[in-house]
Amino acid sequence: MTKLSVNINKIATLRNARGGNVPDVIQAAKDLERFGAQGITIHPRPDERHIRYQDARDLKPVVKTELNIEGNPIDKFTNLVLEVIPAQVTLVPDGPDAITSNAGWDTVKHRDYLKDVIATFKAKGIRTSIFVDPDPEMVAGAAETGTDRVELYTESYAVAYAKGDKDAVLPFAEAARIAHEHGLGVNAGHDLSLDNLAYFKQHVPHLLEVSIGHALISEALYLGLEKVVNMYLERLK
Ligand SMILES: CC(=O)[C@@H](O)[C@H](O)COP(=O)(O)O
Ligand SMILES: NCC(=O)COP(=O)(O)O
Repeated sequence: MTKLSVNINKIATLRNARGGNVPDVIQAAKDLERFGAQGITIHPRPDERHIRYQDARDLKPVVKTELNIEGNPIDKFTNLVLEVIPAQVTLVPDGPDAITSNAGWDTVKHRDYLKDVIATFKAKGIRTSIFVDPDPEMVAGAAETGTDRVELYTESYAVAYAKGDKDAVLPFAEAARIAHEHGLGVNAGHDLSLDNLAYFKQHVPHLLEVSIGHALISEALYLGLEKVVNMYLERLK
């Protein structure tokens, strides 16, 4: 079974636009679980432009499925994760000024660093995952760090699929097989959507979890607009 973990960063982006608490990120997490989400993902960044560090603290007692915290393990992030103790931490090598995650780890170059970070989190009982491109060397390198899982960085698949290049899924299928052979669990995420998810799931084996935010929240807006406009019109009668 592949679990759906909903990334709620974009709900926080909307909240932060007005400085108040609408939409309520914590209530949204509770409701997403009620609607069937099997996990809640957040990716706090140092500038806290969407999810804030305090959101992570507030979500911990509320999330009843699995809380997954993603980010670059700078000291501030590592301390937060060790305080909150989520079910899973996903290490992503994004720079402080990155608009969004834009690369997987070089698990060969950063093997010793990742080993230390992974050991720190695992000592606290937190499941670990490393964000990697679908590159056999990077997946094999991840296995050397002691991580429990890898998260395959799916942007290249999403971009190619939108242009009709379905073969773009093949490196992901191979990377998942290699990860499984090395005893690693397989997660995936970034730009997965209603359009491209089913094909990915059909062709990539051993997929334990997908984390989806940007497209899911955008689709929810579009799919909800008609209903809400009509509710407003009702009130104006
Ligand atoms: C690792 C990854 O791909 C996601 O965590 C993504 O970066 C979400 O963050 P944004 O919502 O800021 O793009
Ligand atoms: N790990 C990927 C994630 O949490 C969501 O990425 P996206 O769907 O917002 O691109």
